[in-house]
Amino acid sequence: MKTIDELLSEGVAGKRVFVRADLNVPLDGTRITDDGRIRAVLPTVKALAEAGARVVVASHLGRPKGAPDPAFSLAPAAARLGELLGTGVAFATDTVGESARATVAGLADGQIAVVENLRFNAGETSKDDAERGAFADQLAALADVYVGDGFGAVHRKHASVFDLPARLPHYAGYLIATEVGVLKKLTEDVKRPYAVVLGGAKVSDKLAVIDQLLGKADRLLIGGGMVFTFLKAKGHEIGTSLVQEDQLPAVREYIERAEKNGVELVLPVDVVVAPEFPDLKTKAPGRPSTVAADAMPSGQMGLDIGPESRTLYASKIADAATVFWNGPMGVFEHPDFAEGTKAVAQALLDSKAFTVVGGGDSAAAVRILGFDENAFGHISTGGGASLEYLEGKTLPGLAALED
Ligand SMILES: Nc1ncnc2c1ncn2[C@@H]1O[C@H](COP(=O)(O)OP(=O)(O)O)[C@@H](O)[C@H]1O
Ligand SMILES: O=C(OP(=O)(O)O)[C@H](O)COP(=O)(O)O
Repeated sequence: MKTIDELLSEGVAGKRVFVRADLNVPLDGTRITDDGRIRAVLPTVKALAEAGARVVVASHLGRPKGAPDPAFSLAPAAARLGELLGTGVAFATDTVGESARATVAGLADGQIAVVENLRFNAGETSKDDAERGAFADQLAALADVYVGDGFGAVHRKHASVFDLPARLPHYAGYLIATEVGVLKKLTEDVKRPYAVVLGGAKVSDKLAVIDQLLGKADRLLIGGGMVFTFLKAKGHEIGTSLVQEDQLPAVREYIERAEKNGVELVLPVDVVVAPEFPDLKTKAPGRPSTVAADAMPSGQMGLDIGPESRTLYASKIADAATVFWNGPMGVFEHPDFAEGTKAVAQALLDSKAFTVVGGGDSAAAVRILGFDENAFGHISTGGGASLEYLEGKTLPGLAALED
């Protein structure tokens, strides 16, 4: 894999460099609640601009449905990038259309533009190679060189991640190089006991990862929205909680295999429930109550792990030598459901383990809840990406950067 340093030594002055970043930041309306992913790409963008490149930054944000949707505009992220760089950043109101072409054509050496959300175009995420390829051709027309630095999206076989680098000379940016460096060590020489803590809301993606983790981790602690598919698989009531019905048979098999392989599969013993999903905007009282995990009332939704579970999880983290954590333990954005996530973050800090926290929301949670991000071993910008890397999978966005 060629790195950006090689590109810089070859010279980039006057070249249009396409930087595929992951600026998928959490938003409250148009307010960015955590800008960690924007800060993470600054070294790459700065180095290119200082070397005289005409920098075109592109990213997805959220999961719009292949067409423009103002709620998912990258404009706030572009503005924040400009603030952090202390320079003007141009913004194109489309991704490959007239606005993008004119904005890129207007760049002088050393200037930076951000184009609108890649996922406003159906070709970006299409499963059809030709459709993705056609969109990649349009992206390629905007640039001379490709720099991959959106680590959080390297597990996606998307046009800007996988197809575009095949069309341009390609290099890995500083963020990808750093992320891969740390995670590689975890796959090659992991100190045991190795505990993996899994939570969050992208349940279908993450349940699939457990298949491989059962052969790698010594302990698997389950929290967040994942919990309820496990509880249901064990025959318990889960009320209106998140559930992945189609994966119930797979989860039953995981439970059996964990026992057979001697992997400790830790599930909550109590959960915090509420009548409905909380209002994250007003933060109106969430009406939480704590119930035993095997006695959830039918009309209620599970939104956090309970106090006994927090103590249990902390004890399983305390004597681990390596801990990888992806996915908040509950709906941490609301104070009534943040305690489980806080407890796990604190347990990581209290343990002597090498700790890696991965994922846009997990990293944001750590910072928003007031923890010192430098106190963790590594904070990865990618959740699904780091999990799939640790699984040993070939990630499309990394494979595409190979020579
Ligand atoms: N029990 C739950 N029910 C619904 N959503 C949940 C639950 N627990 C956590 N979440 C949500 O999961 C989201 C983060 O999930 P995810 O995107 O998978 O994490 P990451 O970005 O760290 O990989 C948060 O917005 C949080 O509110
Ligand atoms: O937020 C992301 O992943 P993560 O939640 O696994 O950290 C990335 O930006 C990828 O987004 P996606 O899961 O919508 O493809």
